[in-house]
Formats: sequence, structure tokens, C-alpha cells
Amino acid sequence: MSVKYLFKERLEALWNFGLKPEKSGDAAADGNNAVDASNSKTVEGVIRSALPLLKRAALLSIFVNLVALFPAVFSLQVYDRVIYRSGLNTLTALLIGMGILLAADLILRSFRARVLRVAAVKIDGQIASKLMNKILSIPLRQLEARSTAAWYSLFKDVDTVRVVWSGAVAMTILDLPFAILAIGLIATIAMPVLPVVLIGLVCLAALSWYSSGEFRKRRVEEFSRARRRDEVLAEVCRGREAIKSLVQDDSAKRAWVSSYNSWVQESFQKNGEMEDQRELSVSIMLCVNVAITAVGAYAVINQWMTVGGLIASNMLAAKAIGPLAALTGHWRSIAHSREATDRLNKVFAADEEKQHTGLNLPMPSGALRLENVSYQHVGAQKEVVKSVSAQIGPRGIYGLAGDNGAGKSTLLKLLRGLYEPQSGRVLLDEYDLSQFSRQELAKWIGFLPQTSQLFEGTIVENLRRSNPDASDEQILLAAKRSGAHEFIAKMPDGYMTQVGEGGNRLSGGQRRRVAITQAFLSDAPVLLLDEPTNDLDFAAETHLMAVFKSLATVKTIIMVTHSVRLMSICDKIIYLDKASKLHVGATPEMLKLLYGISVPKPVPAAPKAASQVTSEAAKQTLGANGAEGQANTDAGGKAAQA
Ligand SMILES: Nc1ncnc2c1ncn2[C@@H]1O[C@H](COP(=O)(O)OP(=O)(O)OP(=O)(O)O)[C@@H](O)[C@H]1O
Repeated sequence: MSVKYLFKERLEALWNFGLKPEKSGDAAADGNNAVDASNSKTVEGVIRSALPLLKRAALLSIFVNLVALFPAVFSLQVYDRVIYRSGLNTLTALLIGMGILLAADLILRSFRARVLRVAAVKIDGQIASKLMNKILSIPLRQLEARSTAAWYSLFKDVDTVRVVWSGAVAMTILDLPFAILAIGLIATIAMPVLPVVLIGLVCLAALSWYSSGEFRKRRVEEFSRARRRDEVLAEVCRGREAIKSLVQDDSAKRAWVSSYNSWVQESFQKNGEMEDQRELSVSIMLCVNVAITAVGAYAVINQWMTVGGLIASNMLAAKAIGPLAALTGHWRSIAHSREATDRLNKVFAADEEKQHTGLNLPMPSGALRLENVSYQHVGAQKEVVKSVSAQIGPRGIYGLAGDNGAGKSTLLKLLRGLYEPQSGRVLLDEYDLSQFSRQELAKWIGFLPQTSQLFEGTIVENLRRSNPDASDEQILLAAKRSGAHEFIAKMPDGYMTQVGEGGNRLSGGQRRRVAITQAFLSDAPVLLLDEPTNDLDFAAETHLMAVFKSLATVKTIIMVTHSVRLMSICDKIIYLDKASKLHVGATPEMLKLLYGISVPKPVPAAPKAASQVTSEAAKQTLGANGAEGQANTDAGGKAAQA
């Protein structure tokens, strides 16, 4: 290695103060790695892992605060030596010294700011990725117990914690102990004014204590009101279509105004109090300044101290009491941060879903058994599913019927293992679902939720989300089975069509077909479908009925439905009554019993195209790498059109 390169490397290491070079986009990756490495279970644990950085910042603060005393010493020398003795040479020497010190001060302060910035990235990255992992691993039941806005606002809590531990608050706290240096220097060069400075310190300490009220009470009311405001806002944004079409503007505005006023009232009052306290701290500092000048002048007249001492002590007083004055304005942020930490810790301590068993079990045949299963939603008065038992499959197609609110969707989620029963068991063959992870169960049980939730991105990206390993042929086969291929092929960008936020650039029926394709991408022996033909036209429903019928020869299909037409293809109907009792019977008898009708005419056979997808055709249609590349976008779109 050349000397030049070695020198450059040393210089860079010195400049980085032993830190890794900063690169944009490193934050999340660093955070992920750090979370995996540190495995800390609490916010405090994450902060502890950033302690080496905070210690470096504290070390730099010693030098920064020492250097910060020198302008006062410079003034002392200029007034006492240079002016009285016309010592121009001394002035030149002092100026050169001060120039060097000011340059050192600039470098040290930028080092410290940089160290704190890296600490901020580490703290934020670790807590945020930990939070994301936690949200993804908390059981659905717990997730549903809080509003979306409440989960979202936890990420604001991460901001709050980061700002306090690595922003202006951290700097103020790091500077606080060094007030003692300034006081020591005042005692050395201007003893007569020391009592004034100490009185100022006591006044500011009292003000700081008073302004720490919220911190001591451990309650920041403004936070919960801001959350309520955000919840209303999120609901209004989500329900924009209904608000517009049903002209619910007034009620939406009323709800928002009420939550906003409640927040703004609290925020305005507390901010007002804080500003008053901040202004008071500025007044105290000015009073100290005036008092030092007055007492100092008296002391100079009596030759108890020099003019230089008076000027320097005024400058040092600002250093001594400045951090305490700044702390007065920081208490709210510290109180916020503590509340945010408590909230985050509660989430981090919450139970998680089952982890992977690591077992490589044979694929089940698809026989589902409910054994005295009961389930109650969080906050509900009574069980929605109560001691139900049934044997379903293997193979065949089952219709799950019942009144609105009877608990069909809940039962389907229990059968998928998304909810864990409070009592009883759900078995797939001999496997108890509660023993397996959600990812393991996904291989055995395909699921179509009642509402189709797509994510921003292309159609093919959305499809791959449900099965990242799916080949192009599998995607094409699933899309042909669901009937989605028909409309996708007609779109200019084909499978690369952007679906928009939540899939809002697609129609309801198109979204449903994409969601059904996702369910069909699973090789699972069990397929659970919640009102699968919602939003679909007659032809699409007819097509799907034939597909379901043919799939049911190899899979167990259970579908929640209110459609008698759909029920007509079922081998059996499972009826969930109001008392949460299950009644299972052959379709003709159950239709007669429940609705007093006979089975409607049978549907046509499954379309041929679905089973005739070749690997070449799939590649042409989806592009060589499916989701990747604009070239593929065009190729995919054109092939699909062709
Ligand atoms: N996340 C939840 N938290 C609390 N209660 C819930 C939750 N989800 C559903 N419920 C309640 O459980 C009951 C059953 O709901 P579920 O969605 O299972 O009924 P369903 O039979 O599928 O109804 P529908 O036919 O109208 O879709 C309802 O009374 C509903 O209010």
C-alpha cells in the first residue's frame, strides 16, 4: 500500500472518528443488521447498543466545552493585558491562538454532530425495524384490537425517541455537567460576581423543575388527543368515496373538527405554558447579565476584580446557565420520549405468533376437524364461535352459510389458523394448527379474504407476493383459472399494469379476480374462500363455479357464501346458526331446509384453457423475469394483448 494511500486512509479514519462511512440508504439495512445482532428486547436495549456512540459524543463534549471557555479567557487577556499595556504583540499571539482554537472548535462540533447523527440512524433504524418485525409477528387478534392509526402512530414514537437521544436535547444534556467548568473559572477570575451566577442557576433550576411537571406526572395528554385526531383523519381518508357519494361531508367535518379542537386546545395551552417558561428563562438570563455587570462594576471600582474579569464573567455566565435554560424548553420532548418508550416497550413485549417448527412434514390430505372450538373477539361481549365441532373433507366443496354476523368469516380465519381458539382445537389431518407458524400453514391452506387487499405495484408483483417462488407458468395458469388473465391481457401493460394504492386503479371485480389468482397460486390441499364471487359478473361467477368444482376433486374447498347459485355446486352445506351451532348436511336437503328451494341447474364444465398453459406461453406473457424490467413490461403487455 502506498504511503499516499495510507495517509489518505488514516485521514479518513480520523475524520470519521472511527465511524463507518455514511451512505444514503444505509439506515434501514444498518437497523436490520443491528436488530438481528443486538437482539435487544426493549427501547432501552437499543439505546444501550448505541451507547458507545453516545459516549463518543460525550467525550467530544468535554473538548467542545473546554474550547468554548477560551473566548472568555481571550477577552480577559485583551482587556487586562493588551489594552492597558498596549501589547500589540500579545494581541497578535492571542489572535493566532484563538484562530487555531476556533478552527478546532468547528471541527470538534461537527465531529460531535456527526457522531450524534450516526447514533440517530442506529437508534431509529433499530427501533423502527424492530417495530415493523413485531407488527408483522403479532397475532391478528391483537392487531385488530387497535386502530390502524394507533399502529401507525407508533412510528411517530420512534421519531420522538430518536430526536431526544440524538438531537438538540441530547446536546443540551451533554453540555449540562460542563457548567461546572464555567463556574470554576468565574470563581477564579471574578469571585465577586459568583453569587449572582449561582442565584441565576438556582432560579433556572426551579423554573426547570416547574416545567418538568408533565415529565414527573408521566402523562402527556396531547399525545392521546393527537392520536384520536389522526384516527378520525385516517377514517375520513379511507371512506372518501362513501363520504362523497353519500354526501356525508358535514358529519365527517364535525368528527374531525371535534377531535382537532380537542387536540389543538391541549396543544395550544401546553405550548403557551412552555413558551412562557422559555421567555421567563431568557429574562432570568438577561437579569443575571445585568446583575453581573452592576455587581462587577462595583467590584472593579473597589479593585476587587479587573474589567477583563467582568467582561469574561458575563460570557462565562452564559455558558454556565445556558444549558439549564435550554433544558426548560426540552422537558416536554423528554416526557414525550418517555411515554413513547413505554408504548413501544409494551408492543415489543406483546405475544408473538408461533415460530417455525422446522419440521418437514408430509403434505396433509386436507381433512379439517373442529373440536369444541370457541372464539371471542377482543372487546366483544360474548363468544362469536361457541364449542363448534365438525369434520370437513378431505376433498370436496363445502358451502359455509349463515346470517350476517353469525361468525362465518371468523370461523374461516380459525380454520386458516389466523385466529387461535380460546378453547378447543382445529386439526388438519392429525396436525393441530396452533402448533404451526403462519408461513407453514400457508403451504397447507390457501385463503381468500372477504375484501381484496392489493398493494401499490404491478399486477404480477401483487401475485408474486402470495407465492414468491411461483413460476411464470404457475402465475398464468392461476390467472386463467381465476378469469383474471382475460382482463389483464387486454390492458396496455398487461401483467405489468400498476394497480395503484390498495389496487384502486382496478375495478372491484378486477381486484377480486387478482385476489382469487393469489389464492389459486397456492398448492395447498385446502382452499378457504370468503365470499369468492363478490363483485364478479355472471359469466365470471359461472367460470369460477366450474373451476371450483374441478379443483374440489383434489382439494378441500370451503367457501363462505350467501349465494344459492354458488351453494348449488357444493357437496355439503355447513350452516352456522345464531346460537353458534353448526348444522352440516348434503346440499339438496340443506337448501330445502334453510331456504325452501331445490338445487338450481348445474353449471358448465371447467374451461379448457386453464389447464393448457405452456412454459413458453407463460414466459412470453409475463416477461422472462416476471416482475422485473421495463423491457419485460412492454414484452409482457404486448404478448398479453396478442
Ligand atoms: N375484529 C373484530 N373485533 C371485534 N368483533 C368482531 C371482529 N370481527 C368480527 N367481529 C364480530 O364478530 C361477529 C361475527 O363476524 P363475522 O365477520 O365472522 O360474521 P359473518 O358471519 O362473516 O358476517 P357477514 O355474513 O356479514 O360477512 C360480528 O358480530 C362482528 O361484529
